[in-house]
Amino acid sequence: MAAVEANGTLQANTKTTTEPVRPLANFPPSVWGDRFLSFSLDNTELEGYAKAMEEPKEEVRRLIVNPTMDSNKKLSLIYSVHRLGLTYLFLQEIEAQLDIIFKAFKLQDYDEVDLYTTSINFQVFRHLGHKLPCDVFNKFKDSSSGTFKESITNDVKGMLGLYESAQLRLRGESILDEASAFTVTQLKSVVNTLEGKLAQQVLQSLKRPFHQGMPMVEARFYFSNYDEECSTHESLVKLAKLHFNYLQLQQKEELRIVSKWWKDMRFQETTPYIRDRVPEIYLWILGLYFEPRYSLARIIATKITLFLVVLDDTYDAYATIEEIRLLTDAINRWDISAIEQIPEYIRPFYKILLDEYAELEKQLAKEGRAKSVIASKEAFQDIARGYLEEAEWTSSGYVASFPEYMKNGLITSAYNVISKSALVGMGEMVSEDALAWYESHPKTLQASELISRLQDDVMTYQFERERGQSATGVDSYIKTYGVSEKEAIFELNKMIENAWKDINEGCLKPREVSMDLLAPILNLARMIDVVYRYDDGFTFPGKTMKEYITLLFVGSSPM
Ligand SMILES: CC(C)=CCC/C(C)=C/CC/C(C)=C/COP(=O)(O)OP(=O)(O)O
Ligand SMILES: [Mg+2]
Ligand SMILES: [Mg+2]
Ligand SMILES: [Mg+2]
Repeated sequence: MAAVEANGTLQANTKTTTEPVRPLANFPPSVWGDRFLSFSLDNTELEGYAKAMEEPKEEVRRLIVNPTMDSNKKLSLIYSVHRLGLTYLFLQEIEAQLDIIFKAFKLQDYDEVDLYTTSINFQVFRHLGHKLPCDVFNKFKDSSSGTFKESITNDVKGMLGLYESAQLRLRGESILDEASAFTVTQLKSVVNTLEGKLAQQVLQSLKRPFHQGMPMVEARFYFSNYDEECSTHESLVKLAKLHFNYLQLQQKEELRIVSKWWKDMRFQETTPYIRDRVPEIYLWILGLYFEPRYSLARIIATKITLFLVVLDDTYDAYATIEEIRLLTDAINRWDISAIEQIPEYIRPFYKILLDEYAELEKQLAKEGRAKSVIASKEAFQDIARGYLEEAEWTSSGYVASFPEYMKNGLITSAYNVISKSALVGMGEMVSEDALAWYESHPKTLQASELISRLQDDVMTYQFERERGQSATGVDSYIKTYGVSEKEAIFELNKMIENAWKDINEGCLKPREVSMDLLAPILNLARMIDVVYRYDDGFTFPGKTMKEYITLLFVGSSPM
């Protein structure tokens, strides 16, 4: 009597049942081991930093509201506050000051203002939601040739400011499209002649502009590379140091908690074929929001995103198509009795998944906000269906048309489920309206999904193609439009650039929801740049992610 395997294929009733062929990836192991488990939080030290912050915080607040300070100097102070990640401590004061200065804006006021100051003002207004017109840069173009004036190329600080300003551009702001290309070329041509901090500043911005960076890390870079600007105000330097030390302790404790949870869940034993990337996923979620009040939210979102890694690697790098069909059906049923129908190796994952969500739903129900957990769970079921669709395409050798691929690809970008999971622990600001806005699949979220999907594809399609994984956006684009691989990648990168403009637009006032609810979406797009600008930085996390994890969690010396 032949034994019917869980995956439905008939096996001869022999002593050794033959294992099905699996698309194993042999992912590189974790570079971190258990090092983050040994941290122990000293609450007295944490409270000590919080207490010590009070005085310099009041001093910086006084500076921000100081009515006698010249508006350009005030904008420059607010710029440093913002780049140091301190805006959230002074949001009301900063917004009040910017409203006053922005209301008084007249284009001719900028006639005599230099490029550097103009770019600082432009960045502050755009980052904080005011659409300062890009016309403020017109005077730096040569009216006859229509190109940027040669004379500004010697002003490296000005060029750097124009480069950072260009990252905030919207669709239709062609002067900033030109400025982006112009400043990259110019800055690359001079960077090796620069010295000291200006060289550091240009090198870092060319590696990754501030706007596409990870706020927590960008704040550390700004503190090191712009110490001259920061030390204009002693209290700002003092506050920034204490703030970093406070956050570092809190984040190392969070990383310990999620690392211990992961180890206790024994995923590395039950599903050894997956990427073991706990610090990397925690860094990813930290990128969404680093404010102390989101500590619980980070722990919840990290756990759910780790579930996604198990799911994605199971579908892409281990399960047979029959097993994937059974697991997807079980996830859709979301009932522990379905555990009988899925293969042995994935049953622990399934039980932990259901238990974790049940616990979350119970906890949030106490605050009357279980709906955010349901939204996350439904998005999780949605992505399992999306991953199944890809697996069916792979197993039948079908290459979807690009529109068909993208319809499914926005789902498999995982940014819908991650952004909704990020809401779960954010507290009462996640109102019914806020959740309804997320459920309406807004343009800003779609743009972040597109960036995730397409930038990942552009950077991972070769490695995935080698393993016979489903056709990616690159393959679909080539097939649908009959172009070369190079042209397809060029077009996909243009779509990514336009998606960034949609995100920039979505963050300008009047906003559909508060910036607190937009920030996770903006920062998810930023984390794609951090992980995938140069390579597949998640599967092979030895460069940027390793550098950032070391900077934030390994360097133990307080500032
Ligand atoms: C798609 C994407 C960048 C998602 C980012 C959000 C996120 C951390 C999802 C969890 C699963 C994962 C790490 C996918 C990226 O790797 P992959 O290249 O194996 O993803 P793929 O199988 O969807 O191509
Ligand atoms: Mg994958
Ligand atoms: Mg996948
Ligand atoms: Mg991929």
